[in-house]
Amino acid sequence: MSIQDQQEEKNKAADWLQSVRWNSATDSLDLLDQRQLPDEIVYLELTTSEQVWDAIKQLAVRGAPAIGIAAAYGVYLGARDTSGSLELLLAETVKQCDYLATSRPTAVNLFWALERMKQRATELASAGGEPEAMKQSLLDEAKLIQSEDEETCRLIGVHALDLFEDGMGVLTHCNAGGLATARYGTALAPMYLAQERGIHLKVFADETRPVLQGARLTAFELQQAGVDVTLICDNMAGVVMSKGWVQAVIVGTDRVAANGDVANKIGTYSVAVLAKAHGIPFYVACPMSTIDLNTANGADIPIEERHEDEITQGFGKRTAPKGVKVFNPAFDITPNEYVTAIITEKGVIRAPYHENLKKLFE
Ligand SMILES: CSC[C@H]1O[C@H](OP(=O)(O)O)[C@H](O)[C@@H]1O
Repeated sequence: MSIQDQQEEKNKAADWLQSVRWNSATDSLDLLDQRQLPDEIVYLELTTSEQVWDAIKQLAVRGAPAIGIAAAYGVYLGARDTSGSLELLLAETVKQCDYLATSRPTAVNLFWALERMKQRATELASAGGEPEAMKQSLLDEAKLIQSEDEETCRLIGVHALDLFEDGMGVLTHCNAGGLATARYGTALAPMYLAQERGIHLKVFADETRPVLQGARLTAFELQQAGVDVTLICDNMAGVVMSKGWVQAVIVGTDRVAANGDVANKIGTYSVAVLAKAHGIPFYVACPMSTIDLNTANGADIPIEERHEDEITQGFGKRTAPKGVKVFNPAFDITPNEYVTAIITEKGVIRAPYHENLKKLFE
């Protein structure tokens, strides 16, 4: 059975909540609508790249790796109805990649996945053959990106768990769990592995305003898995640290610059400063596909700004006066000096980051 068929079998038999799964019966993308969590588990059946673009933009699917996986399937959905030569199919595939790249600007996994689909399409077109075979190979590549991410996240969990001890308090921000990836997550991966190995971690999950990925998604995921999780408001991170309840912080990331500066959900920088003030290690967990050596430092990472309604009337309830000025950046930059270590599928990377991140790819 091919890797892709194994992935399909795994998808069908999945005993975990998958953010994205290919449905070969309907030849469409089943995408968990994360906007409905934790109340409802609703899968959207997507058949066009426009639907995938919109799902990424509206945060129906979110989290750097999950965005890349969904976009890779979106490329296939957008190119599969192309008729004519291999050259025409390649041109349409590239066009679909460029279109999906406009959905969100910060998570580098989106661009990494789309670049990989472009490269695969170019290889296939150069190799010749039938256009229909090339389309199937594009779908197979998207499935491979998804199956590889699952193993990558598991390895991140293995390396991260070496940093934690039984009984430790661990604070996390936003959601870098199974819902943000193919499975396991990045920051949450060690928590799942700890659970499997009988290691008790006491997790503090920041609710993560304004879209509440921590409350709606991380608390939900960890509670479902039986992990000891306490939900706190973002402004409580300092007090739980001051009480000695937190021995480590671990977060995900949407892009790591070449010098180790980290873009992550808004509020991460504040948590990193608090952790440093309390002498608490601040770990960042990510796949190598989130490390962007082409971006020199954090100042060069584009930060998405989102609609004011997320702050003034989140979840439909107005909580601020109409017309008030709003600043709603979805991410912030944590300078590398606040980052104790970056945990990847290849192991734990420490400063000097410029040198050690480069070595990772050699
Ligand atoms: C494992 S990537 C998770 C990363 O993505 C989140 O952002 P969003 O929910 O807006 O996609 C957040 O920054 C998480 O750390």
